Amino acid sequence: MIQNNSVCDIGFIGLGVMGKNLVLNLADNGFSIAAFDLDISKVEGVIEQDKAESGLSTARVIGCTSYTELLSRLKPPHLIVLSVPAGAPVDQVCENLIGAGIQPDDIVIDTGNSLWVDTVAREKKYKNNFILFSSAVSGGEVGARFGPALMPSGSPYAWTRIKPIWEAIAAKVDDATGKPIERTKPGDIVTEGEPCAAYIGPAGAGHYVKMVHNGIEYADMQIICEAYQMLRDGLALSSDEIADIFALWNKGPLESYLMEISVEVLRHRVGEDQTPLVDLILDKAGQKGTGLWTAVSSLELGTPAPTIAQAVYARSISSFKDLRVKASTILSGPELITLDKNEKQAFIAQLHDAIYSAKICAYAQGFQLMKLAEKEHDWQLNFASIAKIWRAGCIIRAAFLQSITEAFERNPELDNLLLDDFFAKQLSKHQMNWRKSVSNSALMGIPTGAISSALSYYDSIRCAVLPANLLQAQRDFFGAHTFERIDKSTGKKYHVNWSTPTRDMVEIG
Ligand SMILES: NC(=O)C1=CN([C@@H]2O[C@H](COP(=O)(O)OP(=O)(O)OC[C@H]3O[C@@H](n4cnc5c(N)ncnc54)[C@H](OP(=O)(O)O)[C@@H]3O)[C@@H](O)[C@H]2O)C=CC1
Ligand SMILES: O=C(CO)[C@H](O)[C@H](O)COP(=O)(O)O
Repeated sequence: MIQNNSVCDIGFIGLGVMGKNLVLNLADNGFSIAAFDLDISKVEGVIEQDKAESGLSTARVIGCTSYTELLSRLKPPHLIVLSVPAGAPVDQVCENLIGAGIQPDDIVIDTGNSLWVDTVAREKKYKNNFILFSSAVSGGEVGARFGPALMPSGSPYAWTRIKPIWEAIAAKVDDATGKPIERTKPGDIVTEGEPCAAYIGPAGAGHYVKMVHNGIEYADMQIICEAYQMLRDGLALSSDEIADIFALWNKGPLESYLMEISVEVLRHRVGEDQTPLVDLILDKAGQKGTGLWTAVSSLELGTPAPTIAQAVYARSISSFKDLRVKASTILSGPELITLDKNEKQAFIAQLHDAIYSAKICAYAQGFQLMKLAEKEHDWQLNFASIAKIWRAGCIIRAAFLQSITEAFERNPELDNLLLDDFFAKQLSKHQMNWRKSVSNSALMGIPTGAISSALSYYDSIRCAVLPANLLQAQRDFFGAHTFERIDKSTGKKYHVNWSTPTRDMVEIG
């Protein structure tokens, strides 16, 4: 129990959705906290909640009203955790800590969704003032409270100090089965199992991996939303009927946190007439940027992540509500198709296989992107370990991540998840239903950008000869961009003098 003049283990800045819950999680695990927020009512709120949950008369959290007070409440060298919005707020807090006298051997952990290049720059910028360490967090407010997935990166020295704390508060899994060890009550702690917290690499690597996690999260959510629209608009099912189908799917290979919460959302009713809430929510999606950053990074590195990019586009197109409403009165679609009972059952079974297959492709894209980034930035990422820490705590947690863990344990150098024997067989088994489901959506005029793009991705990856031969010839025709030939040595470049009548070919260089 903390007395008012005691020193604390950890300083915590930013007591919003994530911060408040991380503080309570740290307190449950025996760490004393000095907490600060710009809004004093948030500091008072966390102290009250802590007292109420712990049943102790004195809070395990001390409230601070300034950065100077926060530093004075900590054991040196100070350990300070930030949970503030990405971008300028992180630098504002860092500058305020410098003003308050932070020391070069103090450690500041940024747990927000910072852009990974900002983290790399900040580690350098503040190196004479303090050690900037980053640890992306996933799990939303419940994860933060009862066990998030943590993606730490930066100074190995700082990690030795942070590791026991992170391993205590992280979600835990049974390593053999990959099943989460549930913790849902304040005061409960889990000491057994494998913690979902593993050192990722140098500064920036952890935030990069979290960014890709969020890109996959966007794709996974969009795939589920497309299935919802197929069932709502294609089969005219109610929210409860769709919830029943999702609940059934959640017992098989599609078992995941996102599927589970979708069932809960679809069943939730409000108001006197008990309308399903989902029917009252405006269909305009928000986004804070991490999915977009993932898509941009895939374009910059030249590695395809079309399902992730489609998920970002789907959010963008949803935001054009007025345009869509107008277009719906101008642009025609196909006639309504009515299915009989058996056809409906087949439609649902095909959709199940389509979303499972699309999901595999989205994860394959995300992991391949991380592999390319690893090479580009000279990191040493452990993909089995990344899959392991995503098995619990985080938003994309799913039974399926155990299979991904096993794939990378079988072959740590796997170029693409689709080439793993287990996943190749899964796709081979489900592909015909996937194809039928994509054609159902096209014939019914229901947009399934993520599910369809994943099928194109699959077909492109397994296509030994793509039409890029014609594309290369087009480029050479208008811009003398040259091409290679399959009947000549690799690396030799050729150009045709397209504008001359003889169209003679020359070897370049
Ligand atoms: N919500 C989620 O599900 C997840 C969020 N994240 C990331 O975690 C971080 C925190 O998110 P979340 O808790 O949702 O955000 P909130 O907006 O709920 O909380 C942010 C907190 O930071 C404080 N803050 C804002 N600007 C400053 C500043 N310049 N100086 C000091 N404090 C400041 C806010 O103070 P004030 O009281 O004045 O508003 C607020 O208490 C973000 O980077 C987010 O992207 C990561 C994983 C999941
Ligand atoms: O990091 C997260 C979960 O992992 C956050 O919830 C994030 O805000 C989600 O992104 P967006 O707001 O763009 O949907």
